[in-house]
Amino acid sequence: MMDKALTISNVNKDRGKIRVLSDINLSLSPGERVALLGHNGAGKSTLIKSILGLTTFQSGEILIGAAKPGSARARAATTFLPEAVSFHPALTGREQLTLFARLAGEKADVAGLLDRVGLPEAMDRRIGTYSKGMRQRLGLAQVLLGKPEVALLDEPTSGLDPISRQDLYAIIDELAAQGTAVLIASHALTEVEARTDRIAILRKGAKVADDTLSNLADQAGLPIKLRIRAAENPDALAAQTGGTRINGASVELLCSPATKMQALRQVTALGDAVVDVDVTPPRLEDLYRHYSGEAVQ
Ligand SMILES: Nc1ncnc2c1ncn2[C@@H]1O[C@H](COP(=O)(O)OP(=O)(O)OP(=O)(O)O)[C@@H](O)[C@H]1O
Repeated sequence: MMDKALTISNVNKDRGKIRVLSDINLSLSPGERVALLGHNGAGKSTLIKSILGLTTFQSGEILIGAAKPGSARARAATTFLPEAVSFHPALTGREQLTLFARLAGEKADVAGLLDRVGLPEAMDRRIGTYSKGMRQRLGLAQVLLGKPEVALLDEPTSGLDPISRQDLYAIIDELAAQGTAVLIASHALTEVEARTDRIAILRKGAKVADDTLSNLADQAGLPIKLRIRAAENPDALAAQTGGTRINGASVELLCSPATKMQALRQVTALGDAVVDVDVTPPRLEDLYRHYSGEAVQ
């Protein structure tokens, strides 16, 4: 058995005179959930298309297990959910999924899958009558057909309501638990922060980060924020602690992981002058700003 479900090695791709993927290395183990982040135009979709064999690249290698992109073996092992899924509007959800299952040579429990993605009542309605979120759910049912080794999801939660987003990540967790490697291209930082194992960031076609959230935070050396609420006088508290008053009641102090406990002791020593304290480690949004080197769009 291959130990990597997906291996991308030194991939370069040019579009005309522009290098849109530059020496990309990225690998996913079975069951790993990896977020692929980057500004508009950073190269996320191009990388996904390269993995799918829908576009060629100048140099480097991509392997799905041991198979080349676009080969019958790679196509059987890979599933893809595009950002804007489109289906035949005249078919019902059940008919469309049955058709996909036949094409894939799968004996699938179509009704069970549609139930799983929250379309039990709509499965016998024409897809033309579905909302965007319902079409996205149907796309997910397609992703769940068979047992893909690699799932590529491009902005999977766009157009979904908050509960549907939770459902989607629960399904992604199930896919990962059955051994599927899941690559999720997304701009939804808060979601992927909580629901992926590793974060890869592209910037202008180059990979600028690829690690767990906590390792990226350590490497970036970004400060931890202590937000303390004053009992009465936030200005006095700011002067005493060297912090910055951020609203009518609270003061913010910055510290490093190494000085966090010392800072907390300093706050505790202030006694009744402080009524509350929140400790906030760097969030993915802060790390994203740091690694992508530009303001978040
Ligand atoms: N069909 C195309 N022809 C020419 N250039 C293209 C084409 N598709 C993408 N590009 C260029 O390739 C670069 C990478 O685009 P890509 O769509 O991969 O970015 P992305 O990270 O997926 O962006 P977004 O977040 O907006 O979806 C951009 O400079 C884009 O203009």
